Amino acid sequence: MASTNLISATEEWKCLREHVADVDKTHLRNLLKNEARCESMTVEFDGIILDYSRQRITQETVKKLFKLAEVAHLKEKIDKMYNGDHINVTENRSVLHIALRAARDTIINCDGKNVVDDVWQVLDKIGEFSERVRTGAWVGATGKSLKDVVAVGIGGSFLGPLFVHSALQTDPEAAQCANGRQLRFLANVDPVDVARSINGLNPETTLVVVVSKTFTTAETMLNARTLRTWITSALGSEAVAKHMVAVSTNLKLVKEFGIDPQNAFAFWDWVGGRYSVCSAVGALPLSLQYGFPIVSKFLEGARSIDNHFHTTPFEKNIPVLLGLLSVWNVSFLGYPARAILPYTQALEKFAPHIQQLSMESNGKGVSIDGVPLNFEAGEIDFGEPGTNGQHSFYQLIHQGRVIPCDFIGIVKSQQPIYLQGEVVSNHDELMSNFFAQPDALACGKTPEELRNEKVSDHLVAHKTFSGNRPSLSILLPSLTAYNVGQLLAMYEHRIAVQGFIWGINSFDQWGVELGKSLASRVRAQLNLSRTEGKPVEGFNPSTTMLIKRYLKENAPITAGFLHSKS
Ligand SMILES: O=P(O)(O)OC[C@H]1O[C@](O)(CO)[C@@H](O)[C@@H]1O
Repeated sequence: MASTNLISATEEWKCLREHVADVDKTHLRNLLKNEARCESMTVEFDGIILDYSRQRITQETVKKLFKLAEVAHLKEKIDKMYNGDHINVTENRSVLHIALRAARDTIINCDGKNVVDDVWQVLDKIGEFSERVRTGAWVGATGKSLKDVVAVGIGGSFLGPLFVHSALQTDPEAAQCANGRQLRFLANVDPVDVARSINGLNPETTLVVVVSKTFTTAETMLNARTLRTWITSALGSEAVAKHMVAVSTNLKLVKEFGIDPQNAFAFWDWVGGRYSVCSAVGALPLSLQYGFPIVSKFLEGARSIDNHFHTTPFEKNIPVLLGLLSVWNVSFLGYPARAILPYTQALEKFAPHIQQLSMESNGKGVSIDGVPLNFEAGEIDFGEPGTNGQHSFYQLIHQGRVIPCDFIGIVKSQQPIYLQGEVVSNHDELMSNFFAQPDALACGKTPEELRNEKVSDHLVAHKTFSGNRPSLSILLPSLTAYNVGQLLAMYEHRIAVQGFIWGINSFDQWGVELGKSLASRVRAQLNLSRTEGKPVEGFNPSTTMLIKRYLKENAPITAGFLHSKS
């Protein structure tokens, strides 16, 4: 297929390319003086405010981006997603994570079947099971209640639930519901992560939730076998029935692993791993920790954004605006990265989740038709909560590389503190930075200003800030389970919008598979070398040298506290 089918071949794309020269003549310092412009670049929905006036855009840019959306058939693509069309064409699947949080009476058909019924069947099962565990009606092999949960999973079967869990840990309502319970995650196949995840836990009071869409992921399965051994060596093999449950689309493999299918929580191939936090992948561990009513609120928040995204005109549609602005920054202004900067520690795991969501979705080199892209798609996502980031990598953002930033602030802190005699409350102190940093980036500091401030001549160049560095600000009213759901859905849809405009498939991940198959070859080699003394062969000289060195120096295979394997 010819590259003329690419979005970059359209007049609308070319027009935006030419428009960059107009924008280059502007400076955010001046653009921000225009009240009408600022007002037109603020959107409010369901308590959330998006202010994108600090993007390097004019009102003309926004119009041109809407034209690009039109020629990219954005509206039709969104509708196809909501209608259950097989928009993940390389895997021939629907993309229906919106069905995971649909209201019980909604009808969303996938291949002629209303999937919302299936969704609620599993949600009801989660509600019932988690209630039994939480109330002590479900007990472990020795009759004790299970107050601790270790969720074993990696990638999408880990990062989303971890983000939501860490966001809710300090929410007063959720924290009260979690009283006395612990939720931990085991993702890395590193035995160090195993040791950390079970440190201080008693198998008698621990429930292990194995979370894997495929139930074949090497890291997860080895970790699941490791924790199964931890449980059975302490409590006997019968204990698996009481101490291990699973979340998967592959119920056959769950059974073969030894987990009772009654204790398996299903989801479906129309849920992508990185979009699965609202399925049993997140709903089960979170419900065990916080109770199902909190999970319901989280799903409701996501649903509110799902409806907004589906029905709101683009001018006021937050995920659409966010997606279009990202396309502008990446493809036209040439900024390869995006910093995610939440001004609350509760969102410390948000950027890691978005890293997978965005980079696995949009890190693609061909269009949905298999045509090599002649432009860059995707971006590098990273971030840290403010103000920790400020004391770390912000220097580069202020005076080094230009990195568009997402500032995420919360109006009402989950844990307000005010010390008598202080100028402001602790949250106001934090939020002072949230409001100040975007202006520092946008406006910078000129040599004239510095001279007026009597800065000595030899320091003027060092203290000059060019400014004109784009950011956007998102203000959430609070950070309850509902708001966490809103934030999640906002970013999920933004990333889909980017992919829809770029004309790529944001829902497959073929790149990840190559690393997996190479690791299998190394695994076989390590086994043969350790058990039969076979020489290392079939690798390039560098890898051969490293493996040989590793085999020579590493501890013997029998080291460690667990020996059994099945
Ligand atoms: O849930 P599974 O099947 O164990 O897969 C885990 C993760 O592996 C990937 O396939 C690749 O990292 C992700 O997309 C997925 O979330």
